Amino acid sequence: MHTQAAKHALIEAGAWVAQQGWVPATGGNFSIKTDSGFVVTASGFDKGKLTPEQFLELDATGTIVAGNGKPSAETALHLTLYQLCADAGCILHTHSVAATVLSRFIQGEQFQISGYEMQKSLSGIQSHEETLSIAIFDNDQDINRLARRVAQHHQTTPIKYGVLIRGHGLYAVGQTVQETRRHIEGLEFLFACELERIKLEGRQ
Ligand SMILES: CSCCC(=O)C(=O)COP(=O)(O)O
Ligand SMILES: [Zn+2]
Repeated sequence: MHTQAAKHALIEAGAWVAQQGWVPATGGNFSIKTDSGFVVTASGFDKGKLTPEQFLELDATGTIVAGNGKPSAETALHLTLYQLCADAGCILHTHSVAATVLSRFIQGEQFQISGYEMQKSLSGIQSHEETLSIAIFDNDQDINRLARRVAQHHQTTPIKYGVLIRGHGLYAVGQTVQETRRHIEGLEFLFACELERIKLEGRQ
């Protein structure tokens, strides 16, 4: 995708994500792959009210080639996910209450669910009987170290749809901005269902 079109698609995605309440208080960051690398949000801005000046352009190695200010503090995770997932074209990172709470409540390293029709909102899932797994990584203020753990995990269990960072949020991945938005919306629906179920049943 061309750089200017990528910025506009991310501005629109940011407004939508903010409307859902999934990027409070400057949380979250977004990127889209371009012909020469990727475009990522600058650090510290309200992701629901982005302007074209609040993006940086990086090459495929993560070197800044255009733009002002600091790239997202979590740029290394975007870069690593693009390097790992050849099909990834857009990454949207959100801080929803459901993703934050559920990733803390689940003690294991995977969020696993089955039985929900809405699993089919994720590309490639054909039935509610399939098991959907999203890896959960412990949060780390050292983003390079966190990115290395994600890369290591991907060697044995390829990442599909995204990853959860415990007590932090969701990194959703898709081939296009439309697909990534659908993955976020589908996953958030499933997170909300699981939280409700846990509250009712009182167990995992
Ligand atoms: C206030 S949110 C803490 C940082 C964070 O997790 C995030 O997603 C936003 O960081 P950025 O540098 O991309 O603005
Ligand atoms: Zn974050």
